[in-house]
Amino acid sequence: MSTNNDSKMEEICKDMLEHDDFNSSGCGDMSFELSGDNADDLSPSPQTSRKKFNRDDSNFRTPAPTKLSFSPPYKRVRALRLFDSPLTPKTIIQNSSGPTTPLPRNRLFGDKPKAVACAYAEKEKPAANVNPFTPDGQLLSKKRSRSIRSLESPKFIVRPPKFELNESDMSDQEVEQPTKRVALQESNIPRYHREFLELELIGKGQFGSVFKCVNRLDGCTYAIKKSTKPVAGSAFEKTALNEVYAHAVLGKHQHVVRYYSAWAEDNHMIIQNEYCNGGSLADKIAKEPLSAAELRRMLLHVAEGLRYIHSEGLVHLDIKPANIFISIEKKVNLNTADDGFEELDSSTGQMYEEELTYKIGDLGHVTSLSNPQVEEGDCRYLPNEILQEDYCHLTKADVFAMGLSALECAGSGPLPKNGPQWHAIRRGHPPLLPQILTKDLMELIKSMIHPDPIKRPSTIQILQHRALNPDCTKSKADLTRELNAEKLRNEMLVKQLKEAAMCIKTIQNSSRLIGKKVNRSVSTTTF
Ligand SMILES: Nc1ncnc2c1ncn2[C@@H]1O[C@H](COP(=O)(O)OP(=O)(O)OP(=O)(O)O)[C@@H](O)[C@H]1O
Ligand SMILES: [Mg+2]
Repeated sequence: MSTNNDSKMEEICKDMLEHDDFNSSGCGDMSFELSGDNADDLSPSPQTSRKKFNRDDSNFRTPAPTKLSFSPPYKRVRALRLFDSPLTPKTIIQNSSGPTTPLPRNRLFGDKPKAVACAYAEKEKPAANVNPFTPDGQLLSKKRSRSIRSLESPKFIVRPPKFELNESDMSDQEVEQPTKRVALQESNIPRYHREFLELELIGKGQFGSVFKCVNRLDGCTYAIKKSTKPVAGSAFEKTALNEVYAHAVLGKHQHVVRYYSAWAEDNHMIIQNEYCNGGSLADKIAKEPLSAAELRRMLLHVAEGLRYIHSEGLVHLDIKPANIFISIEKKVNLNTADDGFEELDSSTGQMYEEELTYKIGDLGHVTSLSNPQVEEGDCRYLPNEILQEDYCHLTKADVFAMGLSALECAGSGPLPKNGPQWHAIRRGHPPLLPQILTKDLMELIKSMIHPDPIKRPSTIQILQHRALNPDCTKSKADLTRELNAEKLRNEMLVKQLKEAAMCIKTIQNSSRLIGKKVNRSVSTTTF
């Protein structure tokens, strides 16, 4: 069966090579990396995951044999992306009929057609990666994995031994990172000690160590994450780059840790991020659980951050208190009513309030919804469906992890990594809490860890939930109290404004009196 199909494939490929359109397509035609006008004709296949395709087989549309012989074949070949993969019709035939001479490859230019690579080299323009999380990158990754899958589909029987892929021609990296153009090893830059003054180690994770550093030039503090192991050229290179790609795309939201730059140094990956001065949520709850009010704030902020990530077509897949960071800002409190939350700043003598902002960090597991490459996050926060490799509702996996994080923040204690308790939680039985949360809040959190992902709320539904909108549930007395406080604050500001105006007037009058004795021209401006 395989031999039959192999010879069929040879025939098709020979037919393609002999065809005028194909042979005469110049190098210009070969630079089609991002153009995919014809790709959809052939193999629109379901979303992929690196582990398993958990999709209905009926969704797999492989080309019908009759379609294989339509003319001209160039269009079809282009749709297969055979030009930019090592499996061109030519190499397939060469591989099948004897020893081959591998095409010269240049890592910096990745898998660009040779002519295009030469054009780049002539202009001395180094190649750049295509971020797989940008719209263009998502399209490219999706189409590349489609064409690779279509090559692997039984219709084409591109299988060993006859069409065996040469390891150097078709590495895992190329299959999984079609957007990668620059090898980390070739972009090592010694920046860390030149540009930053290392202050202290602020955290350590599986991937790397995070240092608090001051930039020598701008004087600002940053969190710099260095991979523990050298990643360039290793299996971890993809993970390291993934985090950089995700940060670069998601780095502009108030509830996602901001990204500044990334580089490779000593073959280690280094990422310069916003420094969150309140540390991680895990460190905070290790001291004491969050109050109900603080829990609400945390849920609002993290749901905002997740809503943004999901709206960009991405999922985090490693939400947990250790990956949520806190930024603390001191805000001067003009409200005179002492509710016990303010503190006195001894240097300024002013009352201030601390405002906490929760931010989602550690984007190492981020993947796109359109072409998911799922690397499971921490098993304590993992929903059952991900363990079963069902990736149909990935955004709800983030919601589940957020629900369990909320329970941990409310004082549930450490969550189980496995065993009967692990399963009980995934059957919808949350762990016991030392504090009583309002019915609404508990209902919301329970819905977030519902065993059925479809029944879990979306981030928008979470944000609109009455438990997180205390304004809707405030009593008339609460609202009157708040109104009076605002009135008082307003009166104080009006008084301060009047005093300032008086002060300016007095200064102007006294300078006019002094100026009378001096014989010089005076220009005045009226506002
Ligand atoms: N931007 C930041 N501001 C403040 N602290 C940070 C920041 N980034 C990381 N940290 C600290 O460093 C720890 C490890 O960081 P991070 O989670 O990014 O590393 P990791 O190696 O990817 O972790 P993991 O084991 O989850 O894969 C965090 O839990 C936190 O305490
Ligand atoms: Mg982490």
